[in-house]
Amino acid sequence: MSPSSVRPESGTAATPVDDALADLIDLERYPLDQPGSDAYREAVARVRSQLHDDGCALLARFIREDRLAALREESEALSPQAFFSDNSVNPYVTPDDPDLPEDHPVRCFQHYTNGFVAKDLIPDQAIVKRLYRNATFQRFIADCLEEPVIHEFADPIAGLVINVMPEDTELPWHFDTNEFIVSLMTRRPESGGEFQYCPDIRRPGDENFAGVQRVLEGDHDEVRSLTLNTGDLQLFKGRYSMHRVAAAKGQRLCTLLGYAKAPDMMGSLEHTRKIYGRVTQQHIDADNQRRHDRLMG
Ligand SMILES: O=C(O)CCC(=O)C(=O)O
Ligand SMILES: [Fe+2]
Repeated sequence: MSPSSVRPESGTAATPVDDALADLIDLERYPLDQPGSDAYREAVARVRSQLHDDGCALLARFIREDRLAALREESEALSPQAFFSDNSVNPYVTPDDPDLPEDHPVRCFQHYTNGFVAKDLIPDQAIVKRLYRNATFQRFIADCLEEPVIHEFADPIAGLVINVMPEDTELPWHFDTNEFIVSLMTRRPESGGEFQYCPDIRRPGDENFAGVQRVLEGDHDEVRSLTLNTGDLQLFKGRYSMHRVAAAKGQRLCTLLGYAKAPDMMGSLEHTRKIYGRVTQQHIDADNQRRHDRLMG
């Protein structure tokens, strides 16, 4: 992907970046404030090419070094509000289907024990919420994803959550409901906790159950691994690339910033109940809406 393919709207004059963003992001490395510049186009092109090749892009040292302690402490302070699951899920977070053979991926239920701090529990003034809602940040992410625009979730619980993984918790192989996710490591564990993923193991209209089954059975030939440091940002196509978090020493806190192509994104009833322990009337109302990509979950 050549830098010149960044959409022309981004190539207009530089827009002023609010102080909060300049104070937080390493703008030398990632010039979000200079959308017309070569440096901006190059930063976007690097992310795009990683996403094309790998379904995953790493923006190392995205957060300024002098803000890392505040970022980590904020997540640590919010982490006791996580809802912890001790449950079983298949990779699609769907119910069992007894009509399928026992070794089918839909019937592969794995233990998970991580927790999430939900969006409505993260204060408006929190660093991660200000970043999530920032228009300049959103435009940069949209450019990286080659989307004309991205939207915050309509979901009152999901969309911006902190994944809380005390030592010895598990987040097993799964696909995400949303097509892509932006992750910000807010506390790197002492060791381990790598992000493991299978790039584009399924596609719209093609579940590739055989390939998924091979990975679930322990064949890691197609599995890649990424270690994030505190303050690193990651863009990831989680609806197509099955992924999990490896066991860690020490607490791992990763903030997940979910955006959607449409403004009405809501998590499913089943998923929301399992992961966050509660649903709202908005979730019940949205339950009739179905996706059309012929993929589960
Ligand atoms: O914490 C992470 O790096 C990823 C978490 C994840 O995959 C999820 O919550 O769906
Ligand atoms: Fe995920």
